[in-house]
Amino acid sequence: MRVVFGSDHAGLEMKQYLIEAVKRWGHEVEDIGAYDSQSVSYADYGRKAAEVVARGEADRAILVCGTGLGISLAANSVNGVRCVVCSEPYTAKLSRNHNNTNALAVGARVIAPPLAEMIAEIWLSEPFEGGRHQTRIDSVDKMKLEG
Ligand SMILES: O=C(CO)[C@H](O)[C@H](O)[C@H](O)COP(=O)(O)O
Repeated sequence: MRVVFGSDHAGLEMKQYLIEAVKRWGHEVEDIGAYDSQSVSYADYGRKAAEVVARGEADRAILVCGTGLGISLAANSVNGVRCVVCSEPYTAKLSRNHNNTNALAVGARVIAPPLAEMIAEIWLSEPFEGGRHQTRIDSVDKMKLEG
């Protein structure tokens, strides 16, 4: 899978940690920044990474900021991107099975790196179940397009 990573300054270290894990699992990785600890807005990086997914240049995005929240809001502003904020594996699994999420956000100030790694591993491996869940996703995607 091709996985694009983005973070703000608060998520920088955890992003590096997750990039190494995702590479070890055999995925192709792209990092769109931030690249240093200078204070920046999560909005720019969440949006940019989500646009990479929306253009089909990556299959998934993994995003990190302090809480995961700001960067997920930015990612969810992009049509075709469904981003979930996760602090535990159950939501990560169900977000794939039922919501077909294509972006995952975690909070570097909320959970420890090994837990974020476990969440990312489950999230990258769980399938979408389709069926009734596809119908529901389609209706949300339509709402987003209609504004
Ligand atoms: O978006 C956030 C809050 O939902 C993130 O936690 C940001 O990383 C955070 O707001 C950055 O805060 P800072 O005080 O500018 O480091």
